[in-house]
Amino acid sequence: MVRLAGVGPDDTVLEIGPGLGSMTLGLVEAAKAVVAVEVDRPLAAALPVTVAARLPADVAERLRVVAADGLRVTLADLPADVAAPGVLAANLPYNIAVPLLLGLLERLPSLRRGLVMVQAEVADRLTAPPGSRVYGAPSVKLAWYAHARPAGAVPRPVFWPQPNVDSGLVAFARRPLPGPARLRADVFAAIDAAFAQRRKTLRTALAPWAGSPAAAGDLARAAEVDPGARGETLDIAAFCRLAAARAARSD
Ligand SMILES: C[S@+](CC[C@H](N)C(=O)[O-])C[C@H]1O[C@@H](n2cnc3c(N)ncnc32)[C@H](O)[C@@H]1O
Repeated sequence: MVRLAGVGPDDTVLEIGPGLGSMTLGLVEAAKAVVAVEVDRPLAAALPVTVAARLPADVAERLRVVAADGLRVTLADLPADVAAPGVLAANLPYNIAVPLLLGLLERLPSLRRGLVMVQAEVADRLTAPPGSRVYGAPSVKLAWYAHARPAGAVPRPVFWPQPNVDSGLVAFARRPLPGPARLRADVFAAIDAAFAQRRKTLRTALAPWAGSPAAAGDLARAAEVDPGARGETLDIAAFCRLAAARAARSD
């Protein structure tokens, strides 16, 4: 995974949930610096000891461990003596993988690219294109921040003990925002509304967000979107146009 992430000697890498450090060791060997954020304090305390025992001192010193919750961590929590991380490389805690990834992209603008391992179904969802059966709120919200692509399947037998789910890798590269940053919350609210009733037309599904079915229809037309279409056919640019139309209406 370290090789696949393309981590090199110029990179400061963020690892969330290093656990016992199996991946951290490879990252520390390859990167300029590794910032490992671990919520479990005993694991966080043990990690520098593990790394110091296995790697030469001049390599081990590239590691910084932060005992914190990856769901909340901000730049202010990270060590100031290494560059802000530009690469995320992590086997994400599976139950919180989507909010973790989206939250990190929102709070840490220094992250330019990354490779994360998640449950296979989540990898499919995060990288699905519009119109796909598994395209949903995670796919289109991730598209707000980044281009994402599937980067490989990781079947359960490669792990010991064997988990009861398959895993998948998702590679991402940050892209210019598809709309004004101030509209992000409203774009995401439109996405949540559209996918809360994914089989309904936008006129119906967006009604709670727009105020009424008629208002949803008007906003869709102003955004050059068919009010009779379903949210699952819209890309991130279309959701941005919807939020911009709503903002223009309230101005
Ligand atoms: C599935 S991850 C993988 C562990 C390790 N990176 C590996 O590949 O074997 C589990 C790790 O994430 C940590 N973790 C869980 N939730 C976290 C959070 N919100 N922030 C940071 N670490 C978290 C757990 O304590 C555990 O060490």
